[in-house]
Amino acid sequence: MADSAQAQKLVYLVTGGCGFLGEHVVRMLLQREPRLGELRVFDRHLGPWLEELKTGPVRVTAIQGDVTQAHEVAAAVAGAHVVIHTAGLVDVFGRASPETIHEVNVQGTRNVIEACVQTGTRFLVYTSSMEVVGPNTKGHPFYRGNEDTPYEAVHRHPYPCSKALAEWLVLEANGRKVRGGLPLVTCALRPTGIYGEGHQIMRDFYRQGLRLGGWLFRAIPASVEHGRVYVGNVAWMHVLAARELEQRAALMGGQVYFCYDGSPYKSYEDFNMEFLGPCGLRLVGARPLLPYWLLVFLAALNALLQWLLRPLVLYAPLLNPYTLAVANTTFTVSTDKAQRHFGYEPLFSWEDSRTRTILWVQAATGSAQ
Ligand SMILES: NC(=O)c1ccc[n+]([C@@H]2O[C@H](COP(=O)([O-])OP(=O)(O)OC[C@H]3O[C@@H](n4cnc5c(N)ncnc54)[C@H](O)[C@@H]3O)[C@@H](O)[C@H]2O)c1
Ligand SMILES: CC(C)CCC[C@@H](C)[C@H]1CC[C@H]2[C@@H]3[C@H](O)C=C4C[C@@H](O)CC[C@]4(C)[C@H]3CC[C@]12C
Repeated sequence: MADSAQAQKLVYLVTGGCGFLGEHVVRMLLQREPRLGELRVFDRHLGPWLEELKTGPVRVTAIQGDVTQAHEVAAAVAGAHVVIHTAGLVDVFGRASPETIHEVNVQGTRNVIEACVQTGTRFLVYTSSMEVVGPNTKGHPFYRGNEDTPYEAVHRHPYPCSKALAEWLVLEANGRKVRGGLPLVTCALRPTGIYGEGHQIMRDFYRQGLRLGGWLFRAIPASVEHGRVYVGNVAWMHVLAARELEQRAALMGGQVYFCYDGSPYKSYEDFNMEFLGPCGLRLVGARPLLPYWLLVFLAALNALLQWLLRPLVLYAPLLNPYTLAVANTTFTVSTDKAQRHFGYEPLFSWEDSRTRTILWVQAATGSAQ
């Protein structure tokens, strides 16, 4: 990747490449990374859409594997120049056990780092999360903060705990000597709530609204800002960060970057209505229809039911004490660190992001009705 070898073709590996974000990263690399020679897509569940990519000019290698299996990860990483590690178990609903979340998110990340060190891969971009910072369990607002804004990060839920630990492992590994003696260069990207084509929770809200005759009922005050970022821009930020890591190793190595774009600051529900409104849904109430104490009670009841029913059936509703706290605590970012460090500018405007997402909701739900 030195100047003299500008034309060198590179091997990229994307873990979790068949997930919501991973698919966008894979497609973005194919569209926007001119030095891409081979693209390895590693995931526990491979998507059928990968087949169509195999007919293009870049070699696309689909690898079914599990990040918790060190030997599978090492085999996939061997010979790769760059790893984008986006695989993770995203679970804030209590579907998976805390042990499984830790195993995938923390041990899986450890396996990726060790594979880079052992096989000589030098560049690693990790998909972290805003939840590494917050919202914290005390409900402190993080209002349009940046990477240096002081905030009391307190993690109790297994998912943010696992993301925080994994991010720390990645940053700490920056500078470790990889096979061949050169230093590993790492950075972590922290998306806020990602939306866009493929966002399952958005689709779930749409279906729920349809079941309720086209109405959704406000639960969270409109004044609570929740950070959101378009999936295409998150993918683009990954591609740029991976591309620039070598040339800007001293600046970017060991750094964290929030993922941001021009998406407006709104509450979680008002933001969703930007897409669900044009699809025919209406959000009822200028204020929450239920008092907050009742939501807290219902969330606690859901948690209790989940615990009681666990031996019999998996009960994992959207509302639980943790999701209520996240939705009900202002957490938004305002930063230009990625722009200053590696020239990131959003590829998609807010209007584009909105239109693409609306079209996806319409198409995805149209076929599912
Ligand atoms: N969705 C969001 O709003 C959001 C926000 C911030 C950060 N993130 C992070 O972005 C990453 C991708 O999230 P997503 O929303 O696309 O989730 P996703 O569930 O759609 O994608 C995760 C992918 O990882 C794969 N995977 C899970 N366990 C694996 C294992 N053991 N081995 C190999 N592959 C495995 C899954 O099969 C899936 O394809 C995650 O690391 C997540 O923590 C997501
Ligand atoms: C209280 C109810 C009415 C609404 C419940 C909404 C709830 C399911 C939503 C609200 C906020 C969402 C999280 C947020 O966008 C950011 C992330 C970070 C990411 O790393 C994983 C996904 C997650 C936790 C979103 C999950 C769904 C949440 C909690």
